[in-house]
Amino acid sequence: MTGHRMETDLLVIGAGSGGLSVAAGAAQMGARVVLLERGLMGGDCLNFGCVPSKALIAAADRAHAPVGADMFGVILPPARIDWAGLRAHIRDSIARIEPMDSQERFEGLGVTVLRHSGRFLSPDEVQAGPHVIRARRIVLATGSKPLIPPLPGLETVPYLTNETLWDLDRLPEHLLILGGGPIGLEMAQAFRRLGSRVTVVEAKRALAREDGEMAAVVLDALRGDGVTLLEGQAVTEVSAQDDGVALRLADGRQVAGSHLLVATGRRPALEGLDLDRAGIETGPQGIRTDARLRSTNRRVYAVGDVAGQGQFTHLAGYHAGIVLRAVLFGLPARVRPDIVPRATYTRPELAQVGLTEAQARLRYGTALEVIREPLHHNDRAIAGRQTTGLLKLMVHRGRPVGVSIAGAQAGELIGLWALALSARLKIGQVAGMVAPYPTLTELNKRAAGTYFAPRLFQSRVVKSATRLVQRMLP
Ligand SMILES: Cc1cc2nc3c(=O)[nH]c(=O)nc-3n(C[C@H](O)[C@H](O)[C@H](O)COP(=O)(O)OP(=O)(O)OC[C@H]3O[C@@H](n4cnc5c(N)ncnc54)[C@H](O)[C@@H]3O)c2cc1C
Ligand SMILES: NC(=O)c1ccc[n+]([C@@H]2O[C@H](COP(=O)([O-])OP(=O)(O)OC[C@H]3O[C@@H](n4cnc5c(N)ncnc54)[C@H](O)[C@@H]3O)[C@@H](O)[C@H]2O)c1
Repeated sequence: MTGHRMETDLLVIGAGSGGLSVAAGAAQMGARVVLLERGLMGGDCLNFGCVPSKALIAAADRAHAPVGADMFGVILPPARIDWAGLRAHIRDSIARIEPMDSQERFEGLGVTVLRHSGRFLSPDEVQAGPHVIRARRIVLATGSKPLIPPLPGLETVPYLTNETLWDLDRLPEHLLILGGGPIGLEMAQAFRRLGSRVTVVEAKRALAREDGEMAAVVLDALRGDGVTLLEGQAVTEVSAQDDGVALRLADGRQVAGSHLLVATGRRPALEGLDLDRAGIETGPQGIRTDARLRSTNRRVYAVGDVAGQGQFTHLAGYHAGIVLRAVLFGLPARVRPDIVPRATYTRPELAQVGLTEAQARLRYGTALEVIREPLHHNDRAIAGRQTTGLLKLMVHRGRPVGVSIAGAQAGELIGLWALALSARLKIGQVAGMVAPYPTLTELNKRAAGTYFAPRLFQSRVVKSATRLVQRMLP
């Protein structure tokens, strides 16, 4: 397409999880949409994030299958890794999802897709390559990038990030990982299970955002797998070593490995946007927005990682729905952060929606009730020898205000509670659900039932009422 001035209803900058959802929704509802993407269609999740990481974890599950198989009376030979085959599996997983995010599909939906970087010229005009686009509304969906800490020597060694990890030409002998957040720990366990030695160096506390008791379940499992986890360890220097990398720690120790993965958090992708020309303010987390995701320029919205409220594909999708209501119909929808779940796909998994126990105690004090349901009471978990972990349910006045789950399939189990919180269901409605037997989801029902147990079984009123009715029945 030759360069020219364009007018559109909606301009979306960034074709990742957030931008694609906005563009698809708006185009299908009849708006004129222009979508800019300077890199790969599908953004981080498809190409460098969720999809390759979950494909790698799935391969690691296979590699780990022989461990403990004897407890089922099955003896399996130790796994051998065909690295080229594993990489092909990762590429294939991406390739099978790619068509949904492709330029062709979006053009088929009526979206004008331009493979250029966007840069503001004025509050409602954006330059994209040779094009100048004036839009009634603009959505920033530019995502985030790896945050590289300013460690002495780091720039002198060949380190990996989530953008380069998938190009490794061999399984690392000893993978050093900087950062014990979701990226660091998911990758730590997966590479360990594939056969690498793995050392994680975390400056503070691993999985610090999570309930400490729940995080401990996961961290114990990682240590059990043989991951070396060094917490509260600042790195003072990074240096190259024959055939690898060495980290000097604040206590003087040195840890050496064959490869280094930097997973120390994210920064919003704002470079080159010239936001000041459009009156769009930013903070350390990203674009400053109100609860409707509107920036300080009322025509411009932000969704996904760049909005600075968390970094999840489903959050970007949720944001997209809110912004679509605003830009297409002028409806004032607001973000409800309390209904957005998160899950970390270690084995066991760790999932959360709403408040953690500490947050709920702070908000509700003695009016809070906390129900704890260990997985070892669940028949399906027992039969599958997956009894490690627990569910914690935080209840205020008969309604769930937060749920934490550490255990097998926690990411699946949290779905019910995400619905309960978003629909403001009462615990009684979850307790009234009939769950198929034997399933892990019975854990959800049982937790809700446990909330009622003392009210039903230890209540003198209930006992008296039962006796009275029994006397009156024929
Ligand atoms: C290793 C890893 C694993 C993850 N696993 C999960 C997971 O299991 N579950 C989960 O929910 N989330 C996961 N995430 C997070 C998830 O990938 C992000 O939250 C999600 O991709 C955010 O979507 P987005 O649309 O905001 O940004 P992105 O997907 O990053 O898309 C932004 C797009 O904007 C483009 N862009 C940037 N600037 C410009 C510009 N000026 N002009 C034009 N285009 C531009 C970029 O090229 C990019 O394609 C993971 C992330 C990583 C790194
Ligand atoms: N399953 C999922 O949904 C999933 C998976 C992976 C990533 N993500 C998203 O991506 C985001 C980024 O993940 P992340 O793990 O990179 O970031 P993070 O911010 O969650 O964790 C980074 C960790 O690195 C530590 N750190 C920072 N500087 C350090 C240093 N110099 N030395 C040692 N440790 C240091 C921090 O203390 C922190 O614990 C997550 O917050 C999450 O939202 C989601």
